[in-house]
Amino acid sequence: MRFVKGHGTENDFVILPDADGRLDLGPALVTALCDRRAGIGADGVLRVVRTKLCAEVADQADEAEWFMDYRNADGSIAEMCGNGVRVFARYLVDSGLAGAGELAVATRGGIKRARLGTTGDVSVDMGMPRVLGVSSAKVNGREYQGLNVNVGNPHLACVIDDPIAGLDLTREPDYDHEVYPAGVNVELLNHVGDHAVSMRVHERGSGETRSCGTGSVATAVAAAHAAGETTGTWAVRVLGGTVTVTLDDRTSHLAGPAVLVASGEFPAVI
Ligand SMILES: N[C@@H](CCC[C@H](N)C(=O)O)C(=O)O
Repeated sequence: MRFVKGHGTENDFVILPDADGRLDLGPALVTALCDRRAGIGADGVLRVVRTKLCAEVADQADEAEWFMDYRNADGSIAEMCGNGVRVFARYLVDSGLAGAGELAVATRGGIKRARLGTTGDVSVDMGMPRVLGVSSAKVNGREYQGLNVNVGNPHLACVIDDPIAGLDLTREPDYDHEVYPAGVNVELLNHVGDHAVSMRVHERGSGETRSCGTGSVATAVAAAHAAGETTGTWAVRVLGGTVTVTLDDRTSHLAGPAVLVASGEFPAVI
């Protein structure tokens, strides 16, 4: 099985080219690929398949030739992955499956439009994040309040005073299962400057990761809310670098580096 490895601010992915939809991508294969000792190692898998071959997104086929079939490292399926879309777009262009300029990607969270910049950055229109209320999570015995933000997938973004550098995110935060019956991605953020925040994230299905694109959008929404703003541009510093999130009245944009670092063959049978 051919694979390509890529990352967006160190949120890393195994990319599986599967144009004709022949691959049986079950949880066992995903966890084997993402295993950092016995496999390739990644936070998730991006299967690259023709949209028209996938019933769940076939209605997007007229606008987007390629479907980003995203899986978390534990094999679970998620609706959206912001860094994943950016790396997916980089792969489509670099492999000749799409031309430069704006390109549409089908996702379970609807069509996302990405654009490659001239400096290696990829920016994606993430749609309008939805603020659904407030909730809380317990991390290291401390309860943190945050905003319940849906960016296609569920987030709890908490602006906190405790320094995020001191948090232990090796365990999943305790969260309200009634608010988040399908699980949640939890972001913890500190203000570090004017329209600049630092963020750490515990991702549903992947554990702590070094960046999260949808989580960065939720983070910007929470930072804006705390400042009494609804629009503007935020620098979101994550463990793997910095991404930029712009919020306007209609939508949100996520921009940052997206790179391919390796390719090879993985044994087909697990
Ligand atoms: N890292 C991704 C989000 C991946 C999905 C998430 N773990 C979930 O289950 O919702 C991103 O960059 O957005």
